[in-house]
Amino acid sequence: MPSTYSASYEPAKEVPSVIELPSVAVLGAGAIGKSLLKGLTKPGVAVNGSIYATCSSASRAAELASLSQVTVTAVEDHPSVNKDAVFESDLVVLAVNPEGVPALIADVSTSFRPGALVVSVAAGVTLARLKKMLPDSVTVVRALPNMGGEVGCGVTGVATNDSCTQEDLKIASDLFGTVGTVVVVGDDQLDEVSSISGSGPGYFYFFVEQLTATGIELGFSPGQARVLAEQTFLGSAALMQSSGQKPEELLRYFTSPQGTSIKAIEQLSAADFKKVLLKATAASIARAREIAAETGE
Ligand SMILES: NC(=O)C1=CN([C@@H]2O[C@H](COP(=O)(O)OP(=O)(O)OC[C@H]3O[C@@H](n4cnc5c(N)ncnc54)[C@H](O)[C@@H]3O)[C@@H](O)[C@H]2O)C=CC1
Ligand SMILES: O=C(O)[C@@H]1CCC=N1
Repeated sequence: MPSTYSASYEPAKEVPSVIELPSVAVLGAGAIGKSLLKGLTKPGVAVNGSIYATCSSASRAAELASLSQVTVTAVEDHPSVNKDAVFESDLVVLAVNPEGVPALIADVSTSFRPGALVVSVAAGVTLARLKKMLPDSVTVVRALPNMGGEVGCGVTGVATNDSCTQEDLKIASDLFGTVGTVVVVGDDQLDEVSSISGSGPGYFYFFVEQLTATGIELGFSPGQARVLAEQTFLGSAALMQSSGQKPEELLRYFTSPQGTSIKAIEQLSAADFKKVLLKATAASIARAREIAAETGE
């Protein structure tokens, strides 16, 4: 990756008023695809041309029909819709599940506009593999977003390869900048990004669920335990954001040496919580490597 690329990219600060993007096709409007469509149709985002979205079923297309400015079509209704959308677009987002990527690219490969930018969000499908499957006339970027994008608070790792220009990186960064913050990483780091921020929302919900279950064991009703746990996590995240302080600073500030919290934190530390997280992320990374093998790395 050229050394001139910044380590992180924050379009919200660098582009004060309008993020401009070219005509776009989101192939596979599931959870991630829909969050990107919400970003693309926000005020302050100008797409110079059409926004196409495709999905498998007519029922999913009906669910997305209320997205203004977006033409959503199901493969079930129009089998050629992926090809048609690609033909009309300068930016193509591959947002189907990893195992569907090879067949999708095979289906649309003759329809790309020369110079089109293809962005894949598929976990585990490597840039090298994508490049091999795609025609030489297009450029490919790989990204690993997360579900925070649904509420405009996502974080996405973006990686390019040698054939990408600064302009390609800017377009990809602006695309994910519509739904949150972007971190530019090496193309060998995306499985690790996936294990931290891609899967991170799952870890968070797991912690909330576990603290709720603990509250129930301590004698609270399920409703009470849920409010106590959920509101605690929401309040703590909001405080970290509004104060701008680091988690370790907040931890020190709110954990008095003679108090109760420190006793609980000592137990978490003694259980080697970091080791647990290392094992969890290692398992996520291993699965991404398996997906790479399954999709023909
Ligand atoms: N969900 C997450 O938190 C993250 C997901 N990803 C990646 O994003 C991709 C999508 O994930 P999700 O949105 O969670 O999955 P999803 O299952 O919600 O969405 C995939 C969508 O693609 C549609 N689809 C399948 N084949 C199609 C075809 N040939 N043409 C058009 N549409 C087709 C499906 O009907 C479905 O609606 C995956 O590759 C995943 O690895 C990456 C980072 C985070
Ligand atoms: O669970 C998954 O496979 C996707 C990719 C990263 C987060 N969610």
